[in-house]
Amino acid sequence: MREARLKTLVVVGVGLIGGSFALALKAAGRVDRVVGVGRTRENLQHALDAGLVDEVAESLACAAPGADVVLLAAPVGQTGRLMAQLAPCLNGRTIVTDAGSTKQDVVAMARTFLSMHIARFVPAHPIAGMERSGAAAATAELYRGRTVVLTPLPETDPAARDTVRSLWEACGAQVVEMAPDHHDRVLAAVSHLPHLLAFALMDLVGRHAEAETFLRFAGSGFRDVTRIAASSPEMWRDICLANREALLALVDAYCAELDEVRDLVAQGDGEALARLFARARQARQRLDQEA
Ligand SMILES: NC(=O)c1ccc[n+]([C@@H]2O[C@H](COP(=O)([O-])OP(=O)(O)OC[C@H]3O[C@@H](n4cnc5c(N)ncnc54)[C@H](O)[C@@H]3O)[C@@H](O)[C@H]2O)c1
Ligand SMILES: O=C(O)C(=O)C[C@]1(C(=O)O)C=C[C@@H](O)C=C1
Repeated sequence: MREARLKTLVVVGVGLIGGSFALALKAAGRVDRVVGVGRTRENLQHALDAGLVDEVAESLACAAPGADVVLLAAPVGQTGRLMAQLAPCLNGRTIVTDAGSTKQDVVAMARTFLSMHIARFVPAHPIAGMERSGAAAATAELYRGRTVVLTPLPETDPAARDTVRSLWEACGAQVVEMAPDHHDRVLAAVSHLPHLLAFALMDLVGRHAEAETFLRFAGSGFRDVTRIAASSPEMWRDICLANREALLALVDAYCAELDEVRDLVAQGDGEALARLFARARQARQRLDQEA
């Protein structure tokens, strides 16, 4: 496959994900010029100062006509609005892609707002990130060794798909393909549910009458399970609502599991509790082996 090289990349939402994509492609020598489009002047100024972008455009309408590739990297709740702005500005050769954490909603928006351009829309999701957000958090190394999922559509132009694949590979990622509904079911279990649980646990402890004392004594265990509760509330609101069907099924399953564990503790059934913990530990060890 030919290595993709871009004259102009437009990044819409120059935060952790969009900024890191721009930095990684610049470091790999795959892009000549990056144009940023954003919501706040302060973040865009930071992106300029840090060299994530070479220019800032006032609007998508100003930036899009010269783009080889447009990356949508704003929270998924913005996708429809951004695609509607983008659609009239696209020429026949621009590839549009995204980095959203959910895929069925993004694909549905693309079918609605980019219908004339659907063959050159390549849905994507890097399984890489952290709890920090904004341009200041971006790094060229974020995607190295990580997985990026593409969820191409039956109509997707193979050349557009290969270009997007080649760009993520240049960032150091391994690219796999999945169907959008499969992607959303899998990510609900290993990303969306854990974030919801971390936010809920942190809220529970943070609102407790003895919160100050609790937090004073929080050790690394508590820090490990709540690190992701420091993530962007806007981004996670959008993800939870976009993938609510798969997420709610897992929340129900988790509540049932918690009830089971609760009963074992209440009954003082140490043997069954140890069996459950051992099964969980084995599954966790498998995760490390697969990494
Ligand atoms: N953070 C992660 O771990 C992670 C991982 C993979 C994918 N994602 C996805 O990537 C996307 C971006 O996440 P992020 O972590 O970079 O968030 P971020 O908050 O760091 O960056 C998002 C940027 O988008 C801008 N923005 C918001 N609305 C906009 C609009 N209407 N027009 C232009 N800019 C707008 C914000 O000002 C912000 O600078 C989200 O869709 C998220 O679901 C995030
Ligand atoms: O490491 C983190 O902080 C992340 O939350 C990254 C993480 C995840 O693994 O759940 C978050 C959202 C994504 O869409 C992909 C990656």
